Amino acid sequence: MDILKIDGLNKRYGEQAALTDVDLVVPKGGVFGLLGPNGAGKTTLIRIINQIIDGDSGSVFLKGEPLSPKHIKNIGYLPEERGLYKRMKVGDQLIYFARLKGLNGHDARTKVAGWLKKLDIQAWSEKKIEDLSKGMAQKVQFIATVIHDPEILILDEPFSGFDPVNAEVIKNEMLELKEKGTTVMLSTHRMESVDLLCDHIAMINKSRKVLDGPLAQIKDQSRSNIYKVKLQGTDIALPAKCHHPKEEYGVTSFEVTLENGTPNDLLREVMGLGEVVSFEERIPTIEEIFIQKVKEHAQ
Ligand SMILES: Nc1ncnc2c1ncn2[C@@H]1O[C@H](COP(=O)(O)OP(=O)(O)OP(=O)(O)O)[C@@H](O)[C@H]1O
Repeated sequence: MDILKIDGLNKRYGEQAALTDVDLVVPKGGVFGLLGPNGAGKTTLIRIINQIIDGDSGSVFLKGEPLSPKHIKNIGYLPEERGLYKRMKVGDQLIYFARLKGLNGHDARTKVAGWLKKLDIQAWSEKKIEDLSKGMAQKVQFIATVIHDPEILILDEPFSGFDPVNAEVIKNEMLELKEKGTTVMLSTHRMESVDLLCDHIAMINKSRKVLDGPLAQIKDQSRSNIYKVKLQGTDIALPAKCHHPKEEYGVTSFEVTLENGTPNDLLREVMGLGEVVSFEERIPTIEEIFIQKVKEHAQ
């Protein structure tokens, strides 16, 4: 089932289009990447889903129902601009947010204690936010976002501001929630950071969706049929169809396009040139696919 469906959404800020005729379907479960460069319209879309702002026209449905204030409790939202009360203690603040999302006092305290323990930050409970580093405060904000077990978790640039170790911690928590059935929607302009994380993606450029679908399918459709080959030894006579040859540390590497036949045929051909060290298809990155799509749209 689809957890979120967006039909013909438009939003302008004066002359500036932020969203133009955007249709989107977010399937239940999995990680959905909302990708696009700065200013593409991602935050605008997320703010509309969170009912912080309204679209000019178009519709948003959550679990088949037109989006309404009652759906706020179904959503956990980690905004790019983090919003915590600087003077309040971590523990009190998390309990406050949990109560706001409808948990009773007992459940709120139990949940907060559980998350502080899980992320190994019980010692921060009595600290004020203003005494935490940016990364520490972001961990607290992450807990505030997931404390009410939302069905859909929306994360805007979730890894910015974290060091690599803490980014990994948040990533693993996110994947654990996904395993439990939470739908995760994450927005980023750093496409390389989510290449291996997303099950579905939508790419937005200059307010318009340029591509969406299951990532595996998109990658499959974008296959280049170019293979990267490494052969043991140097001074190997390569046929003209081998591109970008390079010799390094006694190994010759090059790229070759599969024009007809199968990868097996190509491998056999390459084996005739020398001792094969490696042979792999050059899979385009999300960023390369995005650039390709933007070019196609421009034409
Ligand atoms: N409050 C606002 N007033 C005027 N223009 C706005 C406002 N918010 C966004 N915009 C414009 O709308 C467009 C989309 O902005 P949006 O913040 O949604 O992009 P984004 O994809 O989230 O970018 P980023 O990756 O930089 O966060 C941009 O051209 C932006 O300048």
